[in-house]
Amino acid sequence: MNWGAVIVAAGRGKRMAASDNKPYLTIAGRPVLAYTLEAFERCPEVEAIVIVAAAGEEPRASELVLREGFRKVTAIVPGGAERQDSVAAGLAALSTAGVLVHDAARPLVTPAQIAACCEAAERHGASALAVPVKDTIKIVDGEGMIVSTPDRATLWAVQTPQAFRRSELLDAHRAAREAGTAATDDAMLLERLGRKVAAVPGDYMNLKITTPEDLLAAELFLSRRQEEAERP
Ligand SMILES: Nc1ccn([C@@H]2O[C@H](COP(=O)(O)OP(=O)(O)OP(=O)(O)O)[C@@H](O)[C@H]2O)c(=O)n1
Ligand SMILES: C[C@](O)(CO)[C@H](O)COP(=O)(O)O
Repeated sequence: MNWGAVIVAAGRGKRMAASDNKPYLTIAGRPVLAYTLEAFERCPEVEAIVIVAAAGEEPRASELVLREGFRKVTAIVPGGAERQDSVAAGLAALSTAGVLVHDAARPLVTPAQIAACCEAAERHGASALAVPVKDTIKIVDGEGMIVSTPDRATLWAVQTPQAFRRSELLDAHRAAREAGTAATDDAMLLERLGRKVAAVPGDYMNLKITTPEDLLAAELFLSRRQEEAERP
């Protein structure tokens, strides 16, 4: 199957509360979006990349692509109000049989993890990178009182990339639109249709830059990775 990637970068970064939008915040002087795109550029399975930018930020994304010399980006399209709308906009601009959906805000993803998602989706139909949760998770009610404790052995924190057959992801988005339902990730849309999604063991370092301390952690992880790459 040939693979394309939708990189969603059209959020507003409300929880980061920074003066600039998350994809353009820098880690060691380089924008978050540049690290993210580089991983997909370096993954041999990926032949095309669509960037979904916040409306009005398309020129910034385009400048970044030119500056970095990325060659796989085939389109930069405006996103929507919710992440789900932005994924749908990106999907419409890709024609590969397989589609990877990835958050621009996860710059620590590696080419090997992307390839593992492609391989698992080819075997099982769909896949998502995920890690077992390390904390004990509680269900808490509206009054702040703990209601129950799900069995941790069954709980995984899902990440991106998530990999699908394009036709199935299009069907799932159409069904969600018609039903008026929302989802915080794409795997959930397939789960609702009763489709199987394989959990591909990921890495705790593939964090989503959401709040300010995530940027510090990402900087540390990236510098460690750089040191390891330079070690003889
Ligand atoms: N309407 C939206 C909302 C989110 N995203 C993207 O989806 C990814 C994950 O979303 P999140 O981390 O929640 O980003 P924001 O929506 O920017 O953050 P916040 O919820 O704090 O505003 C990010 O790469 C973000 O740019 C998007 O493309 N379009
Ligand atoms: C898709 C996702 O990265 C899975 O962890 C996440 O749900 C997206 O972030 P959001 O904050 O829920 O938009």
